[in-house]
Amino acid sequence: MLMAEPELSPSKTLDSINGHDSTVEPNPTSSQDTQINPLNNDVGPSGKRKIDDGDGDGNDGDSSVHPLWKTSLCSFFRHQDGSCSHGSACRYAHGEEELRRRPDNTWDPTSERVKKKLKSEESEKRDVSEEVMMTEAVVDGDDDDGCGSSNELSKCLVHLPRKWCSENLRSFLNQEGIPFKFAKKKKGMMLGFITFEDEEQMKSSSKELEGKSIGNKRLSVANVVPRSFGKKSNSNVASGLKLEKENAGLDGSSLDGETNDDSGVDGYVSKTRSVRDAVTPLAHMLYADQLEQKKNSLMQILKRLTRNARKACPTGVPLPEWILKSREIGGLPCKLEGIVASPIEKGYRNKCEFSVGYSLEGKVTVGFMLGNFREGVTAVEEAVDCPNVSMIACKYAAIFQEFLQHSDLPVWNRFKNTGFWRQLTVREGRSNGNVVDSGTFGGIAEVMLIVQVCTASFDDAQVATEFKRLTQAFVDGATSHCPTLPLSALVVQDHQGISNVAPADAPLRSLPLSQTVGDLEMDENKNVMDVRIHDYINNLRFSISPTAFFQVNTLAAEKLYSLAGDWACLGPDTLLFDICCGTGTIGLTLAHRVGMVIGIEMNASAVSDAHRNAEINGIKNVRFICSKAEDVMGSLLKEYLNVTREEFDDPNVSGSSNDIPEDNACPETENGEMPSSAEVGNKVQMGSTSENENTSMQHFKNVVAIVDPPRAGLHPSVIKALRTHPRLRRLVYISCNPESLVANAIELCTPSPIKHEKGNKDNRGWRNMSSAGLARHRAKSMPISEAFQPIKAMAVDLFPHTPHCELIMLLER
Ligand SMILES: C[S@@+](CC[C@H](N)C(=O)[O-])C[C@H]1O[C@@H](n2cnc3c(N)ncnc32)[C@H](O)[C@@H]1O
Repeated sequence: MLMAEPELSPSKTLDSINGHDSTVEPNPTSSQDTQINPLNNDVGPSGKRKIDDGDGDGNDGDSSVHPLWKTSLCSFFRHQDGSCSHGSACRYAHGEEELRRRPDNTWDPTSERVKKKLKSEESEKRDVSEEVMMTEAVVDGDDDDGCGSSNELSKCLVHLPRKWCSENLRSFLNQEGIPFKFAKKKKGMMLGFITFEDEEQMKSSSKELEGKSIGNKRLSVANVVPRSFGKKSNSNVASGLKLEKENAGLDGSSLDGETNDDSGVDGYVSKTRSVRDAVTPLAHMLYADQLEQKKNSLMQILKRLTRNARKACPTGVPLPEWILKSREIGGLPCKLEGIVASPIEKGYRNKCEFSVGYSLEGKVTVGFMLGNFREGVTAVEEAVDCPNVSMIACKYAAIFQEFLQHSDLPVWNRFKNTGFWRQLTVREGRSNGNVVDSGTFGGIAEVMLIVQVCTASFDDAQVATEFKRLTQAFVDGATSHCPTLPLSALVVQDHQGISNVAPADAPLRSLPLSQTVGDLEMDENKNVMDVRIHDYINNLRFSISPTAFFQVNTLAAEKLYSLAGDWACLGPDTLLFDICCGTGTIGLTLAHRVGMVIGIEMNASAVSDAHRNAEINGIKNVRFICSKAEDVMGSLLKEYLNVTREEFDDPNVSGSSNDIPEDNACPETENGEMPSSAEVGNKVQMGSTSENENTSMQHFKNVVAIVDPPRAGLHPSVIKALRTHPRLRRLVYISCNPESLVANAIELCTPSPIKHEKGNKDNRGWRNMSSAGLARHRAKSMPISEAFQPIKAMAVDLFPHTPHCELIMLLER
């Protein structure tokens, strides 16, 4: 319950008025105000705003106005559907537009403008701290734009707009009257490289450029330190560069010492983070503390759902019960019931993608990048001491790295998009059994290696020879290990794109392994379509093709899926939609508890795996659809739940809402177990894997969706389809990105208005909106429909030692 509003009285103090909100949520503004000025009787003006003095700071320059008038946001207004009983007489600002600067020239720290500024400062800080780990050739003699000259006469410009290309950089330099010889900039990066005619020009131009503003960024100039990466004749290798951390000395003093590459590297390396820090930043903490930290940070993110749904709740519509009750649980939308620990903490990843590049020491390395390429970090370091990587994966990375030291083909250069060797992915499959006593490699029985290359512009014969040597290197490496490392398949993926994330249809080919490795006899000419590894979830065998998604921590995923099934309240009369189903893991592990599963997945090979997985496990009541969920969700719901709202409410229509227990309780047998679909006999019409079967779905009383989308969350059309279909009463949302879960839940849970107001939709500024802001915006145009309510949430830790965590939330209506 909200406390009664305070009386509007000029004698109220700022404290007491802010106190009117104390039951809503703690208001950081309040305490701040108290410290600034415990303003007592004087409330300032009589409630009328004065005319703005036009300086854009929101202050009206009127000395009769109290200095703190409207300098803080009214939290009552903020949390109460944009209304405050003090109306225009309230001394607190009703919205950002009314907000004035404080006497000390600062803004309310809770305001959007302060938050935005902090955010951009933070990202700038991050950019600067990572700006110097470029270990690839960026300015060398073989550039076709003629950018070939001495590295001693080159500088690196940091904080350039990411969307600029070389042409933009050159125009900018010309416009500013800054002389240069060559300039090179790659779209997507914040770095650019300039080469000058001579030292004098470099000195004066660097001075001019240092600190220059472009937009809200200030340029900084860094040194480019030439390095000789070994004695290889390969031009890519020989011309590798490294940038020094400090800015170019404005007095030119650093120019002399720049060629001393050792001092530059050592000084820098000691300042930079290790690969362990980059990949597993929580590894220094006890696992129990990691879990606590994750839980706390998830709570903060979850509170955004309450705040945003409250903000988006239409005027005149009462706040839903869950928002009112959120005050009792610290602002959470529902209880976060805890965090499930991963059953395995070390070497849990069954899939590791190792980049190929140069280490800070200039060595060709197979490992992990120390940061983000867009921010100028390309240094790759070996996966030393990364507790999430398995021993087998490290061994294969080492074998590949050793092979690359002697390869005639160059490693991929991210800056120039040239080279051959790009990435090694190690995928592991386990045998079915307890991992603790499952043999030498912790139950890992199969390994698939996927080497990503870019064959464009390389000679076929040379490529074929290199592949043969590569195969031999892996086989020798595996068999010379004691005990022999499992190796089931070697696949090459050909990809020309800028980043290593290849499209699903990037060509794959299987390289025949010439001899038996481990327990597996390899087929000499295996078709890539038949290449797979296997893993087990809940005793079901899953066949996984090279590019299909499979959770990286199988044992923790097992817990996640079981929880999802329990929360979904399944029974033989349940129709389960498994949205973004991958290889069918969720639907297939729950198929025995429902009448029918419909899986939807856009990756064709994952769908073909799902069909195969149904077959090898003898599961018949499933249907998998290969499509983007946004393209089929609406029509599938119509097809399977083809009832009108009136029919739905009609007690005579089977499958109507009247069949759903009042309290939405899970159907259970007397002993607390679900009846199996077999027990229900003919009541449930079993589906099949045929895509064309037109099954009458009126039998399914209980319709549930379990969604498990990628990081970006569900497409708006999917959310709309789920929200507006009245038969879907229960939704279990599994997410690897709690921010997108919150954004999607805002749309699913914000109440509809009584009726939509006509008028133009103001979509301006959506690019700069947060995901939650955008979701609020979208919620406004959602067709009128019953909102879901968040019922409970739980975290499942699939990613020990990293900040990531899966979050599962039950929504009902
Ligand atoms: C987080 S994975 C979950 C997969 C599966 N539920 C599991 O746990 O193994 C997300 C899956 O969604 C698929 N996907 C991504 N966007 C999609 C879309 N628009 N429609 C359908 N599937 C999509 C991906 O290919 C991927 O398999």
